[in-house]
Amino acid sequence: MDITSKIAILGSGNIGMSLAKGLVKANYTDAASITLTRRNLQHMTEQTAKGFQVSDQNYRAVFGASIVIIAVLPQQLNNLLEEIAGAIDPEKHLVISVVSGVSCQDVREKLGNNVQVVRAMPNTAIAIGQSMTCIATDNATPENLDEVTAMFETVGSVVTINEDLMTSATALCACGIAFFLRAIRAASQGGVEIGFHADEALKMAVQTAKGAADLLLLNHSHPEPEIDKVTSPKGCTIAGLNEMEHHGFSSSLIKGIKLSATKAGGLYKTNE
Ligand SMILES: NC(=O)C1=CN([C@@H]2O[C@H](COP(=O)(O)OP(=O)(O)OC[C@H]3O[C@@H](n4cnc5c(N)ncnc54)[C@H](O)[C@@H]3O)[C@@H](O)[C@H]2O)C=CC1
Ligand SMILES: O=C(O)[C@@H]1CCC=N1
Repeated sequence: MDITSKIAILGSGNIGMSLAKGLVKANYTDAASITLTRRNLQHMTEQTAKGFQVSDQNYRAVFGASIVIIAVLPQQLNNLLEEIAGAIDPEKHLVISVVSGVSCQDVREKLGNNVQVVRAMPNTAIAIGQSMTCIATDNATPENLDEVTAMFETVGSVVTINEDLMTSATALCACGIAFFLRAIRAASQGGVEIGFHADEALKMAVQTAKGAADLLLLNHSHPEPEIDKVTSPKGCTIAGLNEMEHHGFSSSLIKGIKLSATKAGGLYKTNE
């Protein structure tokens, strides 16, 4: 595999499309080198206009590609794998699956034991080059793993993890986008209660959240020392923060992440 490889993204919904847009935006490849498949092509006019190849024929898309990215829902996976199994050539294809709760071995059981499979867990910020993507494999060559890392690094940060931790990565990073977005919405709603119009409250909450994340990223620091800098003695920050903790702020995030991880682990098996 190399960066001139043709890519087939099978299942062009939220994450498949975000990935395609992100790869083109980052100049990893051009739109014409990516084939996007979907069962109903009526929804794909915008993608065609942007120069992507679009198709409702997974088998053909696989045939013309060397990198095959599977991005359907867990409950849609078995039908797709049955459809493409005959087109997969272990010598030619590298399969990347972003499907939650599905192991590399699960994919190989349907596609053949010699097929190299890498599991990747990006998040929707991949569309703007800001994904946190976790990757794992149990049989891909180091060279192919390096190429997958390089590919996802063009659209955000990458951490290679043990496959056992993939469902945890799903909860913390992929679902995590929604958790932080909800936190921002809640902050902006608080802002409206204390006097701001909704649009300005949202702008203030978003920039404040971005500033908090960048403090950690750029200073390589831990949240608590940064929090200590905000909480003046007898001040208003510690009063608000402790009130939130009395209502379970940290606890609810931790419990939600644990539940999401448990749920992610069962998404495929409960649908088989
Ligand atoms: N949405 C997210 O933030 C993330 C999702 N994932 C995983 O990515 C996968 C896709 O998730 P979403 O994009 O959110 O779902 P989605 O429902 O938006 O997209 C799935 C797409 O696959 C298409 N599809 C279904 N069967 C097909 C077939 N046989 N051939 C071609 N296309 C087919 C559907 O029409 C749909 O457009 C899931 O397994 C999910 O767990 C992983 C990381 C993040
Ligand atoms: O909610 C879900 O099941 C998918 C997996 C990670 C993000 N969205």
